Amino acid sequence: MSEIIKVKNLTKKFGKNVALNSVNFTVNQGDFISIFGPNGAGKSTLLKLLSTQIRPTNGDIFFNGIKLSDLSSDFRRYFGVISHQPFLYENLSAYENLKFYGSLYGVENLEDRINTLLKNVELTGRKHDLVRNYSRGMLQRLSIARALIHDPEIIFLDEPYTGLDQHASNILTNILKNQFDNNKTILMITHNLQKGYELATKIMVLNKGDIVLLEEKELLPPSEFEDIYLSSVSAGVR
Ligand SMILES: Nc1ncnc2c1ncn2[C@@H]1O[C@H](COP(=O)(O)OP(=O)(O)OP(=O)(O)O)[C@@H](O)[C@H]1O
Repeated sequence: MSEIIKVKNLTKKFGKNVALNSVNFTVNQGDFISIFGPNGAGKSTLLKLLSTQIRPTNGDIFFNGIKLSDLSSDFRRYFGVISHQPFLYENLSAYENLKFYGSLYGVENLEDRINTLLKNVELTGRKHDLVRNYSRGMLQRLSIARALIHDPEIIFLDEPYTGLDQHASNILTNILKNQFDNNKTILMITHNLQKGYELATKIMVLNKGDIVLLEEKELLPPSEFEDIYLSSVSAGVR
């Protein structure tokens, strides 16, 4: 298995507040890591560091063995980020939004890719509607398609199930299973214990900026996971 991400002594401080406290771990290609932890544990900070939205205070991140600081900005095409922000233009249609993002990334066979993604998120019939007329569920589904337009190798998700309606939730689960089957690497923050455990190959629990658990799911029965998670939640809120 090839090591796609390596994190060494990664630390992020906001003033005196240590959001992430010198963490070390590796991610192999094809891993699906679900990240759990109480509020303020450092989960979003970790994903923002990995997806280069913020810079570390100390420590290093390596992608495919190359230090982040030595990579050109072009490597961002290997990431897809699904978070609370949809990053969509409301005065453009779904098709135009995907065309815009796809062109930015220089996606080949863009028309086919757009059509496939719109089909996967069940928006084909609304392809030419302006996004400002979309319902919340439709927006959520389109933002999933937007994050995947360039077929990223690594997908970062920050609580993607929060606020999703059942339809969008089922679509997201199918898409994540499909991405996993295609050997994509997935790191997902979630408060949904059942969904996160079900989908993952590895489980991470953060607490007060430390990794208190990183284990293969196969080696971690659900009851043991729940015990560790619950004790971190009761001890963890800052
Ligand atoms: N931009 C920021 N400025 C100052 N402090 C921040 C900033 N972002 C995060 N923090 C602090 O860093 C710590 C970790 O926050 P983070 O958002 O990573 O936690 P989290 O585990 O994602 O929590 P939640 O589940 O509530 O989203 C918290 O104490 C938070 O207040």
